[in-house]
Amino acid sequence: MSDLNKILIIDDDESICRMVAKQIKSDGHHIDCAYTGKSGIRKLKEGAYKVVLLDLCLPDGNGLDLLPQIKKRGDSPEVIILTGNADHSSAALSITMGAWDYIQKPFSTEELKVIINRAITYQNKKRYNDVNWLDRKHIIGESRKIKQTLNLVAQSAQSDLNVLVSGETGTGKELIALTIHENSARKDNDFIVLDCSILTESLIESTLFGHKKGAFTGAIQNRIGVVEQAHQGTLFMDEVGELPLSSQKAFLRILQERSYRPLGAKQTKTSNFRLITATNRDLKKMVKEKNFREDLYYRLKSLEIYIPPLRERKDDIPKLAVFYVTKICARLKIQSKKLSPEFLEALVKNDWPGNIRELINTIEHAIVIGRSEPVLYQHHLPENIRISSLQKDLKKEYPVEPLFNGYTTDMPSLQTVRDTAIYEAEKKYLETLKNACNGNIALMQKKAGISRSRIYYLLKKYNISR
Ligand SMILES: Nc1ncnc2c1ncn2[C@@H]1O[C@H](COP(=O)(O)OP(=O)(O)OP(=O)(O)O)[C@@H](O)[C@H]1O
Repeated sequence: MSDLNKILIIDDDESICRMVAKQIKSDGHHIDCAYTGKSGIRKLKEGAYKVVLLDLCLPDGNGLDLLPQIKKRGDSPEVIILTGNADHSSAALSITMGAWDYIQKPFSTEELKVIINRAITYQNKKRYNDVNWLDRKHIIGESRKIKQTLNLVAQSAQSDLNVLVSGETGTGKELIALTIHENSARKDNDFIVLDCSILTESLIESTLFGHKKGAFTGAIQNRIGVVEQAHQGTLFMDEVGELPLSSQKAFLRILQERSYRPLGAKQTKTSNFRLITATNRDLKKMVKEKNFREDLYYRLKSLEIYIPPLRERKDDIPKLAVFYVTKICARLKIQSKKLSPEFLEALVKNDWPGNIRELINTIEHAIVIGRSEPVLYQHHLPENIRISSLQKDLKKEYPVEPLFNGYTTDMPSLQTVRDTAIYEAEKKYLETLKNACNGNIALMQKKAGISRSRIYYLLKKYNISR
């Protein structure tokens, strides 16, 4: 997530903000500044911060009054009070109110850095532990990458910020969104899903905001929009990159004002919903190409959760496979099956461009093919998976072997080396091919691109049994 170590400075003294930002930026932190209490609170609503540096003397009030508001936020950032001599006792009081520490102006860079870094370390530790309370529902996986994702899910669930979930198709974006909702304070209310990719431009506003009977041709009855349905709950907008530019402005307005007007209605309504969006498109690029509004993009990604593709967390594949074999067998009301090591190995070798959804479909296919057998083997897998596994084996097992190892003084003829290499390569190829095709001659013939009689000849030559 881009805003991992975000720090907010709320201080009306712009020169202090600039100076502090410059000093602590070098530690790799991301700094935002607000010059009034009001704009500070606004910034906190838009993004997640780990640390807030809060001046007590603000143009629109006493910083101390903001402290409870800041601390009761879901992400509960650590607050470091910046104080002049005059309000020294208030600063001390702030500690009893939950501030992390206070620092008296003028302060040294080193002193400030130490305090900030300690607060960030504490926040990171706290957030890492956060994941232990998370009800993961059916999110399977123990890889380092999925754990990082779950940390962010835990943080998101504790806040009410807009979350943008990104990742390739089938990586689990909707599952992650649902998990955030089910772990959040809104869990007893609705989780409403809207797939933006299936909405026609003319339907978008009425789907979002609803309409009154007669608002347009075809509006034969009143309709409640998803924004209203999600009141007190969560609105999950999938494929948000498909939202047409023309509707983005109206949507941005509701995010800013929380009020909307159903088509054909006279009165505006308000809705208190939490927004989670998902996309497999590169929204940043779309913003650059002017196909997505920049202001909406930043609104959506107060928190961003990127789900890595399955090929980058292959450790999770065996656990996912076992989970889904059990689940699918239960659904089909058949006895669960064991998985042979070659079956699992072939699954792990594949790159899964369709990610977990493709893995589940493949497992279902294998269960159907091997319905009457207690163990699933490689030959129960679809042909493309077996071939990809075979190709990986071939790549791995071939030309890497240095043929001349050991031949230093007594060099053989080039012809001997060639013949030996061809013999060994052909033999290994045939053995691997036979295993991958489970001895099916027609399949072997197709893959190898040679005649049936040639396959038989080579099996015999290398003494390979079918
Ligand atoms: N970590 C996981 N553990 C178990 N099942 C998972 C996991 N991640 C995803 N799945 C399952 O994979 C399937 C696809 O997940 P999901 O629909 O959430 O993906 P998506 O990223 O939203 O896909 P798309 O981009 O196509 O909308 C679902 O059946 C989901 O339950």
